[in-house]
Amino acid sequence: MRCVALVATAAALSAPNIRVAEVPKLADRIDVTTTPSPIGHTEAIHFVPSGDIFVDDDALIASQVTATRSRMISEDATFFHRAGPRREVVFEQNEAKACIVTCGGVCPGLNTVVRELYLCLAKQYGVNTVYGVQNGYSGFKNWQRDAVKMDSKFVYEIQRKGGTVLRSSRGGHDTSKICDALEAHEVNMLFVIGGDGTMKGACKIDAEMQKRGKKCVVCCVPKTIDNDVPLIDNSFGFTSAVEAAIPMIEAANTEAEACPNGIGIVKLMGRHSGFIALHATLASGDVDLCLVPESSFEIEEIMNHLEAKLRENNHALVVVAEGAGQAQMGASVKFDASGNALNEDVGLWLKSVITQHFAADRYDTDPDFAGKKAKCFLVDPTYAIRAVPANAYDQVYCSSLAHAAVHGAMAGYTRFLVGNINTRLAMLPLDLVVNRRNIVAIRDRMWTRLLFSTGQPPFDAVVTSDDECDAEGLYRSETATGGCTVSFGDEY
Ligand SMILES: Nc1ncnc2c1ncn2[C@@H]1O[C@H](COP(=O)(O)OP(=O)(O)OP(=O)(O)O)[C@@H](O)[C@H]1O
Ligand SMILES: O=P(O)(O)OC[C@H]1O[C@](O)(CO)[C@@H](O)[C@@H]1O
Ligand SMILES: [Mg+2]
Repeated sequence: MRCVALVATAAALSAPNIRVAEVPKLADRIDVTTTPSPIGHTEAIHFVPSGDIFVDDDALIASQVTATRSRMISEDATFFHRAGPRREVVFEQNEAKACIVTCGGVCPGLNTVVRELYLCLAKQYGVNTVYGVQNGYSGFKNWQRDAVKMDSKFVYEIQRKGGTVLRSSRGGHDTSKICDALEAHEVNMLFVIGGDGTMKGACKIDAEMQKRGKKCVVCCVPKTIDNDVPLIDNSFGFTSAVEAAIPMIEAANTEAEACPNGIGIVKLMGRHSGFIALHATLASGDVDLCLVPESSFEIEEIMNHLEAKLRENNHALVVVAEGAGQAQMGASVKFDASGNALNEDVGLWLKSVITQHFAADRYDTDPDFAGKKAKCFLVDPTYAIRAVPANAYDQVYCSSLAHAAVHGAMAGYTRFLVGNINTRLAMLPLDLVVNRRNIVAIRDRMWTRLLFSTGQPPFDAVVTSDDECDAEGLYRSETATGGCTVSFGDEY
């Protein structure tokens, strides 16, 4: 199994049973010489650290932090490389040439990551050449037009803006052309900021640069408001998107409250995973029904629940993730330029079935409904929740992620992504994450709290934590959710 091949038993380490998710290093592929890190030693460096800020190569973070007296952490855990500056780096100051690209849909914090990558490269390591390639992977096809040499002015105050100053795109990945451009401009550090598709593309670039025998590292800062990147605590932009969803929920609730038997419906992004809907529902506390792609549901049960809420409160509030209800709608599968499945509009569909249901004759004679027809108010903010600037939490997280990526790149790590594992910054092998997706666990304690909050019936899970589990006990194998593997995080 893929996971087993990647997670080497660390025989060289003193504890015989620990599994380390090894991140490849350039030194494993080609001859590289190391040099002391310039941090704290170079005139170009503004920052002079006090004490030892360096992290040893054998510093690890455990995937598990819970244990019992009879079963200790190392028996269940996979260990990840701890991110941070290394004492030795593999790029001389004048040799290093970096390139940054943003791909896929936008996400709060993209500009912060771009800015912090630049600042760490230029100010901490004295890297003089940092290119920004505009328009996603497609930009590599037209370097003269799309590549910009970044400087302090370019990144000035960009963290305050939503979107990406480098612009982004879907589709258009051509590994060979991208590598030709990197080679032609002597780029030896590529930083890609993007989601699952972007990371698959990054793996191909890394493989091609290795095949060409090039000294080039490929590092990813994973991006998605959907929070479906497996293993890491959360992806940047997620909490900002949840926060932006709250006023939308309040608006729908206000409309619903202001008329007899009003039903507010809020459709939130979440192509395959319902984390935004789940967290926004819990954060709001006003929601009566939350539907996510991971949960099945029966229309009849939904209507019974909404009817009870209307009788009780005169209004009801629904939050639905865009990927929910696709099976019930009989949606046909279409794809975008990057091969992502496009969802049918579950918001419009729900509005129509709920309106139809409460238009039935029997409600005309019902004392709770007579003369007070139910009315639906659909709020579909679409891009409004992801086009916002990063919130305070994401600003800080983005900064940490960007610096972790640069430190790893300077030390010669490649084919990796950065993320928090149990609140500590880690480097993870890309191969452990691509083709996997994190999903909402419908039977965990968090979902249980949602059930108490909304009072909705406990529908079955589409994919459950009892489904196939691989030898590591950590990941699920192929599922019906778009051919991707899913992983269930620790309950919290
Ligand atoms: N299997 C793949 N191999 C190589 N490149 C890919 C692959 N899948 C997607 N890409 C490329 O990655 C880029 C981004 O992909 P995509 O549009 O799916 O966004 P993403 O990174 O998955 O983010 P989002 O979460 O917004 O979907 C596109 O340029 C696309 O061509
Ligand atoms: O309209 P676009 O740009 O394809 O993006 C839509 C998708 O982006 C996502 O937020 C993922 O980033 C999905 O939830 C959503 O389906
Ligand atoms: Mg994608």
